[in-house]
Amino acid sequence: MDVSSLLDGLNDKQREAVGAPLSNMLVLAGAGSGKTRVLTHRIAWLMQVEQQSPYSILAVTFTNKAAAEMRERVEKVVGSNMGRMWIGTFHGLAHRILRTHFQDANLPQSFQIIDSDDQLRLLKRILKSLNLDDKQYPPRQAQSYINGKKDQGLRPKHIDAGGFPVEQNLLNIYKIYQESCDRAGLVDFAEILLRAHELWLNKPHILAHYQDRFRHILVDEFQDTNAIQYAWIRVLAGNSANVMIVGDDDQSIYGWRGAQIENLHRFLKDFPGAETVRLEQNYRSTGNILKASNDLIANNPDRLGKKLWTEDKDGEPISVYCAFNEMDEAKFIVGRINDWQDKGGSLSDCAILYRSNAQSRVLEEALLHRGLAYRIYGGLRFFERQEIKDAMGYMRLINNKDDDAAFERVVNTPTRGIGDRTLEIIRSTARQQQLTLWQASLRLLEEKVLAGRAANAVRGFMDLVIHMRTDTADMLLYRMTDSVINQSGLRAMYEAEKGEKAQARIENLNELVTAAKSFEMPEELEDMGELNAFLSHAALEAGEGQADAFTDAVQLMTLHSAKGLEFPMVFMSGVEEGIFPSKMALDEGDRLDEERRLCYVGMTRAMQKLYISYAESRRIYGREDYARPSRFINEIPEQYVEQIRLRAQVSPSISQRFPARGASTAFSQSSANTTGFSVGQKVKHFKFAEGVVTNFEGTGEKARVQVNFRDFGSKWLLVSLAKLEAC
Ligand SMILES: Nc1ncnc2c1ncn2[C@@H]1O[C@H](COP(=O)(O)OP(=O)(O)OP(=O)(O)O)[C@@H](O)[C@H]1O
Ligand SMILES: [Mg+2]
Repeated sequence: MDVSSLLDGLNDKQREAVGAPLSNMLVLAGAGSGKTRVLTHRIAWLMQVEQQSPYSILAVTFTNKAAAEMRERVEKVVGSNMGRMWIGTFHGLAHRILRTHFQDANLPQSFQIIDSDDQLRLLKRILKSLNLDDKQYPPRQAQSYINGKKDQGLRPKHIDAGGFPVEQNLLNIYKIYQESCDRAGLVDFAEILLRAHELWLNKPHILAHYQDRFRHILVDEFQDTNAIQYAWIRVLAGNSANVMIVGDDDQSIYGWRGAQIENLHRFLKDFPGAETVRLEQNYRSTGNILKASNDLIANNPDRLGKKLWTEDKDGEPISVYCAFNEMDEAKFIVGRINDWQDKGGSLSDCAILYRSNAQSRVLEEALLHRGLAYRIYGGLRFFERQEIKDAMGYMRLINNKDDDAAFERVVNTPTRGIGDRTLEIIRSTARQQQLTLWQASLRLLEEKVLAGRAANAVRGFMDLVIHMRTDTADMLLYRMTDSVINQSGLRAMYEAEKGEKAQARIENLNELVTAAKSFEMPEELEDMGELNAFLSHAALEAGEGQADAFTDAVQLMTLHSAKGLEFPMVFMSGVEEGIFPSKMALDEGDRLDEERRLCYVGMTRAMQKLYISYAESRRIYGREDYARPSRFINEIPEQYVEQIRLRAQVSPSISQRFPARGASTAFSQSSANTTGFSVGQKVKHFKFAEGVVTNFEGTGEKARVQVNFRDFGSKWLLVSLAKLEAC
């Protein structure tokens, strides 16, 4: 045992936390101060110095990726196999416990997880069956109501809807939704935690077993735990486990999903003798990036307050780029990545962050155009793609005929003549007689309520599922997958579709066979059968495994998924009012602080170089907007910023920091411009008055320019008709 090597590469404060006597502890510190490093070294310390068995350790991280990295890092330090240590996300760990104790949790052995897409489909069906108008009761509202209640640990029986009809209806939807999930053996994400918590409360002998086992509990990113996660840890820890949590109140970004910063305070009250260790040295970012981030977050009220400093040099200023539109922005970003690569940098050093997933498409196109490899982290993931979910739908039905979500998904995919009316009959029978969709179909066929063509179609579908089930019973998982893709008719359906998209779908289906082939059965889940395990794996790990560690690729992700990560070069794109902070946050005033924390998270991902960009006009969500730079840009003190290009025009509300600039700075796009106007040029229109040219396309009669009018926003105009005047 080499104790000194465990403490190597740690500063005094970090050593204090890593080498502390067994106790409860809170490590509270800003971004990049080594919290995750401390947690990892602490695990190694517990094993090597305190001689604790890996079996007695439970570590909770925020993503599966972080869990895998942590396991690897600890293995490196202690040089042994950590197989028996439990490390994972809240959902992953709770799921594992539910699998082991499915009976005690009142679940069928073959229970399956549904994602939010499946959940929404189920809810739509329920709303319809209740004859509730989906304008008055949007399915998404019901979904967030249910998930919100579950996150607070509330079952319908705990909720008093008072005399409010809307609330009563939502409560009723929750009840019916839960009943149909229970009948079909389905568990949504929030349910996983709620049930695992109830298992602790209802089965003291099971709780006692785990309390006995987990003497050491460590939780990363604690500021983003919600009420049920907190309760789960609290109960598990009991009075004797040693709990170390690490977190940063300034990085709490999941309030919208029920996370509670107060859990940090609650911890100090609930866990006796808990010491707080603060880390103040930042090892990640240059001086400019760090100071700019500190100043930005200082605009938030009610902070616990932290000082962060770095030994690092100031480094380059933060570059702020004002683009004419989203294409120009993407081109700019890709150009900088190209330069970086030319200087010998690798692509995976670069991350492009954005507020919402919809922003990625334009960036992807620009990267493709330049032939740069990229990877979307946490975007539309492999297992979330339509064709994959279709194939998995069949596999889920083979696994469990009563899986309503899967039944809904594939009953008429590929189309087999089962119309909406037939489905409605099946659904309402299921609802009235408390049956699953499969059972209801059987009954309707037996009782000849369904007849003629409709009956044949439904029978054909059920026969297909039963046939596939027997046919594939003895097959290896990947052969079964292949067989299901073929027998279900999915492959033929996409082959008939033709075109690039269909081709990509077929490639994805092929990749699913590869995924099944390389699927390794986790040891702890051996009892549950390979198919069942594979289905759960797909639902839980959706795409986090898409990372191909061997390809050098630019990393694209939302600001939320960037939490905990770091990159030498970071681009924050679309930093515009209405996008970031988001429109929703602007409408609800109290969300603004959380957006600012998100901005802090984004900026502090950068190690050497940070670019922030915004566009004057942007096509997004199917419309065109005239955008203003985000207030967050103006909150960064000038001395840390370099403006790469000044704006071509100012609207009255734009900050003083980005002053007007004349047409002489016109920016020319790369393709030939025959419109007679240049981008950036000021023009006048007889009706819309003054504006600035931001884009152009077409030639001759079809030549069009896009103009941002000061009072009317952005418009595309035919040059031949618009009678624009230069001014
Ligand atoms: N004492 C140290 N000496 C050198 N490098 C360190 C030290 N402590 C941490 N680092 C490095 O600093 C970087 C940030 O550390 P880490 O990711 O643990 O910070 P964090 O506090 O968890 O950040 P975040 O709040 O973003 O999750 C990592 O690259 C880490 O290896
Ligand atoms: Mg961390």
